[in-house]
Amino acid sequence: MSEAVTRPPAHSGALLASLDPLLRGWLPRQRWFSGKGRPVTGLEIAAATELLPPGAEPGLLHLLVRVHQPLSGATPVADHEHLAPDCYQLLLGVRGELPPRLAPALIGHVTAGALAGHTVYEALLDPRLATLLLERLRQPGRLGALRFTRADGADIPSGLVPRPLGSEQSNSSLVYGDRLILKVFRRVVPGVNPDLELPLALARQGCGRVPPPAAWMTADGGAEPLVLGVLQPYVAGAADGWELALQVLTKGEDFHAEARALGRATAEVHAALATALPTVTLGRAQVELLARGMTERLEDAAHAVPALRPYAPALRTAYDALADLAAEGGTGLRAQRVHGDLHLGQFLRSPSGEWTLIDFEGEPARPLPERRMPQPPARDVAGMLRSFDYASRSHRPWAPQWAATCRAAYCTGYAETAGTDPRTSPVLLRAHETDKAVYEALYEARHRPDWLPVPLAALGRLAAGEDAPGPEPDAVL
Ligand SMILES: Nc1ncnc2c1ncn2[C@@H]1O[C@H](COP(=O)(O)OP(=O)(O)O)[C@@H](O)[C@H]1O
Ligand SMILES: O=P(O)(O)O[C@H]1O[C@H](CO)[C@@H](O[C@H]2O[C@H](CO)[C@@H](O)[C@H](O)[C@H]2O)[C@H](O)[C@H]1O
Repeated sequence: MSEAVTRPPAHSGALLASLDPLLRGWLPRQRWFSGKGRPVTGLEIAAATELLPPGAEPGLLHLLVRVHQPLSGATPVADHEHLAPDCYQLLLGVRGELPPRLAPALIGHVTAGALAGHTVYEALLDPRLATLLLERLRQPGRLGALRFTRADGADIPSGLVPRPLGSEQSNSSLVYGDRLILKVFRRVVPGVNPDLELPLALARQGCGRVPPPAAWMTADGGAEPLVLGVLQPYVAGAADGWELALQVLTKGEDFHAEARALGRATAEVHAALATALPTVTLGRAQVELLARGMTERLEDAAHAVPALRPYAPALRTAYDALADLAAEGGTGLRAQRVHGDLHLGQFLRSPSGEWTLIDFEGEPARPLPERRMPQPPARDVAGMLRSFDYASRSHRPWAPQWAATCRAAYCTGYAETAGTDPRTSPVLLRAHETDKAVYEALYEARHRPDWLPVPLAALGRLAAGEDAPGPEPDAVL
């Protein structure tokens, strides 16, 4: 490690004087910025680490930035993490002048403070800096607030050519030579990130359905570290389940065999998670708590999304039924670690036809401790059932029978591997499906208002007591 790399970062006050005016404009325009619609009232640098000093041409600066924003009237009360300023991870390239090929990466020209006279830009779009990041991950160790860890025996070749992943998501990803993919988390919270925790646990279990982490980057975050990035094998040539479902719908083709395979893959991952990590049987009080959590989320969502309000009283009955089941003492409900945000886009099908499961972060808006709690596996099943509905509704004309067939086939596939058919617990499944559709209504209202009619249509059907998981596929086909 060179002397320059280990040099302490510039004073954060002078750094902030440089970056504050630029970041206030740039941050809210990023797809991964979760505080959209609320003004940025202040920025704070929580940590700054020079991976390359500003004069290095290019320099590489790693920042953790706290963003202060007032709460909006629509912020759900249960959205605890939003009560504290969100902390974002930024990787900034620093150059005297930006070459034209990097123009799309521009953040701005600095006129004051520590970086005056420099140009700062999104480092992940600069192949030289993206390469440096991979080199750091190949070599375990510390640098300033950052710690780089490499899994035992992980194959991380050097010299792989980096490319940023086009599709902007909740986080930012870089693919290296079609061999590895680095996910850089954007909004970071202290504590164990399930997107590292669960794939590591599954790898220990020998579960081949999830890419095993090869290396990861963390930062000291007070009592608990922050997980900043995870490097894992890249499934080259894969298509995700969402793309495939839409293609199949367009061609008028059948998807039920794939839906069944997805059910089997989900059950395999659930079995491995149940072996790798603790499971619990939920008692009466815990099931009541589960139902109460769902009711509270409905109330918060109805507060934020007025179109949801007419359905709320009828939807609440799904949660009441779950609580009643507990009161009758008849649940014996098993809970374990689950994926937590399962949908078609989280499955990748390799060219050989194998399904791989990715993105174990859980629903990004939920507090971390909640995302790490054992849950009934029905929660993931419900996520997939919702996803088949989403796919059928984004097709013109709407293809309800296609969704019904896929939903049933998925449950059948799940039952084939798990030995238990999710449809044999209709009260639990309905409660989870309702909870997921409520989450989706809130998600769409915040991020993609044009999509709001999709979960609203489902909530209308769920409120009317329709939208049951469906009969056995053999009876449908
Ligand atoms: N191991 C992998 N192999 C191939 N592609 C991947 C892999 N992991 C993620 N991807 C691609 O990256 C995209 C974003 O990854 P994801 O973990 O879902 O990030 P986000 O949290 O930003 O949504 C996925 O939709 C998928 O296309
Ligand atoms: O970014 P993530 O993949 O972690 O998940 C979030 O975004 C998803 C949309 O990209 C969202 O999923 C919803 O839309 C999908 C279609 O685009 C659909 O297949 C899912 O069933 C539906 O929930 C997901 O909820 C959100 O957390």
